[in-house]
Parts: sequence; C-alpha cells; structure tokens
Amino acid sequence: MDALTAALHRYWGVSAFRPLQREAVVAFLEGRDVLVILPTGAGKSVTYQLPPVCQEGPAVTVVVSPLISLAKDQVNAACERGLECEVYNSTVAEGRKAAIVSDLCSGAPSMQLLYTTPESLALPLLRDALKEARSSCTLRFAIDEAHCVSQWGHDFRPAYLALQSLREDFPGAPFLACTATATQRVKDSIIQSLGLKSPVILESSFNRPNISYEMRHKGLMGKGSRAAALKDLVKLIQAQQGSTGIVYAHQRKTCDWLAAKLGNAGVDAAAYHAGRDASERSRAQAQWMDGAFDCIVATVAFGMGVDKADVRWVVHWDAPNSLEGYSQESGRAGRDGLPCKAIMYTSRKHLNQMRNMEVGDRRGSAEAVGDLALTACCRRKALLAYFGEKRGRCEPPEELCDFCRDPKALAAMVAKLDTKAELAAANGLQVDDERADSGESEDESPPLADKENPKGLSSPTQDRGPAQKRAKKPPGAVWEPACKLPGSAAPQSSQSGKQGAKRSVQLGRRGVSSKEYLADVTPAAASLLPCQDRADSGPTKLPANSSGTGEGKQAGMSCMLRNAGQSSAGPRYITGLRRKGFVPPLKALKRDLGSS
Ligand SMILES: Nc1ncnc2c1ncn2[C@@H]1O[C@H](COP(=O)(O)OP(=O)(O)OP(=O)(O)O)[C@@H](O)[C@H]1O
Repeated sequence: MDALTAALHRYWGVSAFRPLQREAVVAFLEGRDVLVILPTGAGKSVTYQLPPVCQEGPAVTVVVSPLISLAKDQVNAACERGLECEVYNSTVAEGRKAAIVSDLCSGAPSMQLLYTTPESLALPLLRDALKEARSSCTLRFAIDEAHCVSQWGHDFRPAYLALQSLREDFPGAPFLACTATATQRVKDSIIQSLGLKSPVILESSFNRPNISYEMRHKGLMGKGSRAAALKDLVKLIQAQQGSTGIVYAHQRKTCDWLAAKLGNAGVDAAAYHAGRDASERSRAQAQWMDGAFDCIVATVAFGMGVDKADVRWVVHWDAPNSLEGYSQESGRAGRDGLPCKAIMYTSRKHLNQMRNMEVGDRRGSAEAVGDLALTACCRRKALLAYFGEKRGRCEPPEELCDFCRDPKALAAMVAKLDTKAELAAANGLQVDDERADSGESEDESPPLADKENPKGLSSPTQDRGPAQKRAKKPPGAVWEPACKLPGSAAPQSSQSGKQGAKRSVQLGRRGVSSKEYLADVTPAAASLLPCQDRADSGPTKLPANSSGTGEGKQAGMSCMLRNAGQSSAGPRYITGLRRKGFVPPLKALKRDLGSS
C-alpha cells in the first residue's frame, strides 16, 4: 500500500481512491492549482483534506465553505476521523479565534484544516495570521462549492468575490477549487475569479447512473391538480416503503403545507426552511438523518453538505430554478451508489412564471428546465448535454429515465400537454393546467420572490434594481416544447424544413386526422408515435377541405408554429385565432393517445 492509500485508509477507513481523487491529491501536494469537478457525493472533500495529513512538517489547508452549518458538519466529520480541525467564522467566540490566530503564528501550527467563510477570510486578523503562518508551514487553500464565485452559477455569493484578493496575498500557495456542477462558462469564471494558474482540471462525467429521472405533469392530473398531485405524491412516497427521501418546494409555506398534508396521510414528514428557527431546523435535520422521518420537505436551504448516503428518492414539488440546481438537489439521492429516483412535478404555469421573472444573467435558466420537463427526450442525455456532455440515451446498468422506459407513452404525454395548451390558447382560455393549478397560488407568491438564501445575501435573482426589467412574455404565449436541449427527441428528418423556418399549419374541424394534428403540433412527440401520415417538413399541406379555402380557414385555425427540433428563441405564439366554430378533435386525439 503506498503512502497516500495508507493515509486514506487510516483516516477514512477505505482502501481505494475513487476516480480522480488521487490525481487531485497528488497535484495539490505538488503545489499545482486544481479545479475539481465531480458529481455530488463523489468524495471531493478527500481531495483537500488528505494533503496536510500525508506530508512531513506542518501544513494547513484553509477550507473556504459558503455555509456555517456546512462547515460545522464537515469539521465534526473530519474531527471524528482524527484530523486536527479548526473553524473560524462569526459564530466562534473571540477567545477561540485568538487561540486559532496564535496557533497559526506559532511557527508550527497543530491544526491541519481550518474551515472558514469568505467573510472571515477577508478580516485583517485572520489574513495577517495566515501571512505569518506561510513562512513556517505549507499553506494551501481549498474553495468548496466554488461555483458560488461565478455570477453565471446558480448559487452566486457576492462574498466569494472577495476571494480574488487571496491570490494577490498568497501568490505561491496552491489553490484547489471544487464543485459538483459547472457549465463551461462557470468553469471559466471560477478560474478567472480565483486567479487559478494553469490549473489541473479534473472533471468526471456529471452522470449519476444510479438515478432514474422522471417528470410528472400536474396539468395532466385532472381538475384540482394540486389535490391530485398531492394524492400522487402520497402514493409515490408510500410505494417507497419507508425509505428516506427529500421533497423540495420553492416556498416556506408550501413546505409547511406539504409536511402537514403528508403527515395527515400517514407519511412521517418534517418541514425545513429558513423560516424555522435554527434549533428547529437542526432537530428536523438530525431526526431525518437518524431515520425518524421518511421525508423532509424543504426549500433549497436544505441539502448543501448533507451527507446522508441512503436517500432513495428526491422529489421536486415545484420545478427547480435551474438545471444546475436540479443536478445538485437530485444528486442528493443515492450517494451510496444504489438505485434511486429523482421525480419532478411540473406545471406549465409555474415554468412560465419562472421564465417571465428571470432577469439579467439568470435569463435562460427556467427555459432550460422547461425544455427538459416539457419535451419528449431522454432526461439523462438532455441534462448532461446542458453541461456540455455528449452521450446517448440511458443504457442499463444505468437506471432508465421515464422517456427511456417508454418513449411512446412519454411522447403521447407531451403531445397531450402541447395540445391542451394550444387548444386552450385557441379558445382564448388559460391553459388547463394553469387554471387547475391556480388553486396553488393561494399559498404561492411568484416563485423566485421567496427563493431562499440561507446566508441572507443578495444574488442577481434577488437584486432587482429599478433598471432591471422583467422579460414579460406577451399574453397568450405558451411554452414552446422546442426540443432545444441536445438530448431531446427532435425528429431528425432529412426532409426537415429550413432551419428556423416557420410553418403555417391550417387546422380545421374536418379533413385533419388527429394523427396529422398531433404531428403538426408536436413534431418531436409525433416522431415517436405510430403516425404514418406525419408531415415533417416545410409548410404542411393538409387535405383540400381543411386548408386554404377549406373549413380550416373558415374556422380561423391558423397557427404559426416553429419547427420543433430546431433551435429557436422565444415562445411559440399562436396567432389569428378565432374561437367561434372551432371544435377540438379531442375524441380522436384521446383515441390516438390511448387514454380514453
Ligand atoms: N475513496 C472513497 N471510498 C469510499 N468512500 C469515500 C471515498 N471518498 C469519500 N468517500 C465517502 O463519500 C461520501 C461523500 O464524500 P464527500 O462529502 O466528500 O462528497 P462530495 O463530493 O463533497 O459531495 P457534495 O458535492 O454533495 O458535497 C463521504 O461519506 C465520504 O466519506
């Protein structure tokens, strides 16, 4: 056994490194800057905790962590392993802080890890002590959750920007930045903001093969969709037979409401959000960790750094704000590598609300979530494509997503969603799921307004200056299931029309088969249906009696549709619609969808 493996065994009790851990430790020990991008639960903390314990002479890794609670948990875990650990933040008593400073300046610090926050690291007392320490010991800096430094990231913390001055003060110290989620833009931003010098970039696939992804649409759950969705959720949780899970909701009151409703239905559930006081929160977390609750119903305030290996399912009751967030939150399931589920409940209304409220750098986040949720596509492929990974659909032994389990059923469901939206828009109505969902608005203000920031810091999402205008969509706009994510099942027809070209589709009461109708409104979905007469390209020509001068025109059903499968910006607009005389071909549609 080599020295590194021996140290891993001694402190972690395991005798093999996980992928890229060893490479990161070696590079960090050699004094290189390192960027580690590994999925949640991959063991990133080993990469910066191990170096100080496996070198001769005094060495301290200063670990910058965004949350005090997160640092506390990590320090406890590290101390239990036998590492010499200290924590320096605003909650620490002055006497303790003085002891830490004096240890750093002693010429041979006894600590191996010093957990702190960006704010505390900016204070002259600690900064000067570290400057003093570097002459007598090896200093290294580890920036945990490094995506917080990026304004493009989903969890930007302005305080992280103060870390820029670290490089100036400690030009010779190696930096290791780690995160579980980073698009190329975020990676570039981390390297630039922290001033990483020719960093060794260690990145593994974001893929979590043991997670099966699934979307459920509240709008398709019938009238009173909130009650129906709740019933569905209870059934889902009960089917997990007492295994542990997390339900994420946007708002605190939704968490309280859901926890109470689940409790009434016999599910042991605790609510966790920043509106509860710290002791209630940590009690709820501890009880959930111990298995006293099947389920914790939480806002995004919960989860960062929670190291519970056997979370078998993560439910999003509301669509997440971004795919980065989704990846992190769903990634809390199955850290033990065993099969687990990530299930997202969505509603078109909520997605549209989120999209309409995005400002500045955040624009596009909800759009990406909507594209994932409202498109017939392999969820894994699409999610990974968002992070720049090209790959095929789920393949065993990976857990299959809902699309890969049954593409036809999923395509039919998406077709149903699109058709509902378009028929409702055609009739000048709200989309059904929006109407049904509106019951939920009684306890929900606009989704982003109450997004939690456990540190109470501002972020681009929350800092809406007067100059920042919300990007309102025109009334009547519905979600365009444009299959924009590269993983989506857009038709790859060689005959597909000119990129970005609009198609004019004439729909009418007679002469248009439901199959054609489906093919026209959702080409992506229709490509998966047994639909022989699907028109893939160019302006769709419908039978004479329904087009041009036919009844279709009389009925005023002229829709301008973007050709699905092509990259197109903005929503799909339905224009020139007249309600009178239009009878939706629902019977035929239902027959085709096989859902009487
Ligand atoms: N080589 C290894 N073999 C087995 N278990 C390991 C190994 N390395 C780390 N672990 C364990 O994996 C779990 C997750 O590790 P860690 O908390 O470092 O993950 P992480 O990548 O930081 O996750 P997150 O991004 O969610 O914070 C811990 O319980 C840790 O002890």
